[in-house]
Amino acid sequence: MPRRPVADHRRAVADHLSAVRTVGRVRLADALGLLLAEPVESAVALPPFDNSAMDGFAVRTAEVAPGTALPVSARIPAGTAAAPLKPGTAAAIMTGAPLPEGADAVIPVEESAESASGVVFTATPRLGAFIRHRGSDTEPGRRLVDAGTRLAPHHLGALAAAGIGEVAVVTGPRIAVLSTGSELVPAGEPLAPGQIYESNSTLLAALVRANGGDVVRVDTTDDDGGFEGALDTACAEADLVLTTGGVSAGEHEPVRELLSGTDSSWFGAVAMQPGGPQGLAQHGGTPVVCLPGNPVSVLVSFEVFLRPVLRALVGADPLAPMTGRVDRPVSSVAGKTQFLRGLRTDDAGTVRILGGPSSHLIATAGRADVLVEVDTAITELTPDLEVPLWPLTT
Ligand SMILES: Nc1nc2c(c(=O)[nH]1)N[C@H]1C(S)=C(S)[C@@H](COP(=O)(O)OP(=O)(O)OC[C@H]3O[C@@H](n4cnc5c(N)ncnc54)[C@H](O)[C@@H]3O)O[C@H]1N2
Ligand code: MOO
Repeated sequence: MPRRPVADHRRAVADHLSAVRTVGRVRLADALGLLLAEPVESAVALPPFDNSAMDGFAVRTAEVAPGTALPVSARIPAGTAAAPLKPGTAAAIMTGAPLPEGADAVIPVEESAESASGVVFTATPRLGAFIRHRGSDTEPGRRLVDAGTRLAPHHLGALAAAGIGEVAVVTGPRIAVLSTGSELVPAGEPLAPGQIYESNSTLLAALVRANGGDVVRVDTTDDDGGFEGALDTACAEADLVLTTGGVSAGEHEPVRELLSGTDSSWFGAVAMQPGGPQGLAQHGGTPVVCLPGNPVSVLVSFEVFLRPVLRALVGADPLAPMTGRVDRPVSSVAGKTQFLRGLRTDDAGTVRILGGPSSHLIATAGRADVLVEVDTAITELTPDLEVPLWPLTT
């Protein structure tokens, strides 16, 4: 089978992930900084009732004459229901308290003098003075915040005021990371002959988190059993499962053995290095992306195929494109897009290549700050050629 071009596999991965769930409901108090997935309309009028803007007296303006006392027939604190205003009286009212029916203005306490015989006002109020009308802030059905808004404190304030307790936000898809390999040992244990420290799941989980994904499960299984059970669990818990290892041509390839040949799966070679062997499958209705086991292959595969899709799914901006030039000639393989690891040595984009092309060189990759993309047609990359750089960044 011919090798699949990198661009074709990028599209295939994007298609494979297109149905991955990225909307969830969170409590409003937890929504700060998140992207609103659906517009929110108010279910209520704000204010919900006519109320006083001042501590003072609710009156009928026609009944107010400066110097003449009106009896005080009621005292209305905020948080109570008000009875209608008795004709020929005033009602003491606090800020935010409901305006009694019949009142058409509020006179601030500073413009009054209250005694046992009633309240005398120093001025005649304007009709409607200091009344905050029902619906003057928002009406039922009016849009409060648009979908796509990155929720800031003032948005949360507006939503809380309208009694919204929960919102639909763009959430990182739940992603499970599953590494395979009988040689793998967790950090902290001594290495027996033939064993190496497991690093892919740490690398991949960090890449997922750095790009807005929610890592819900990290697991490692050996090559000779356990993978299917672990995959079942991962697929039940996650919206997307990423596996590493077990996809090439050896005698212990649990990922390929279980998933290739299943409905809509694709396993094959992409024309790139590192990251040649790749697989895409569905298991229990959950998409699975199968990356090769070599750690630098995992890094490159994520950067090239998954980072752009994941960022788009969670509404994050794509990384800004960069270019640069190598500081000395370096050879590349014809027919494969090569991703070398490099370190920028100046602001002009000059890059020193670190280590060789091999995909086991993860310690060397840890000192790099870019991947250097070398096109399939280039066999000798020289400093005069400007090439794409892929930043290795959070
Ligand atoms: N006959 C062939 N052999 C290989 C081919 C091929 O086409 N024909 N492809 C090579 C390439 S390229 C790659 S990449 C690897 C991919 O193989 P697998 O995906 O099956 O990965 P493994 O064999 O399980 O592991 C490869 C390598 O990576 C190390 N590894 C695996 N998992 C981890 C981990 N979680 N943490 C750290 N290191 C890990 C593993 O020890 C191996 O050294 O196949 C080539 N072979
Ligand atoms: O293509 Mo493999 O992923 O080089 O090491």
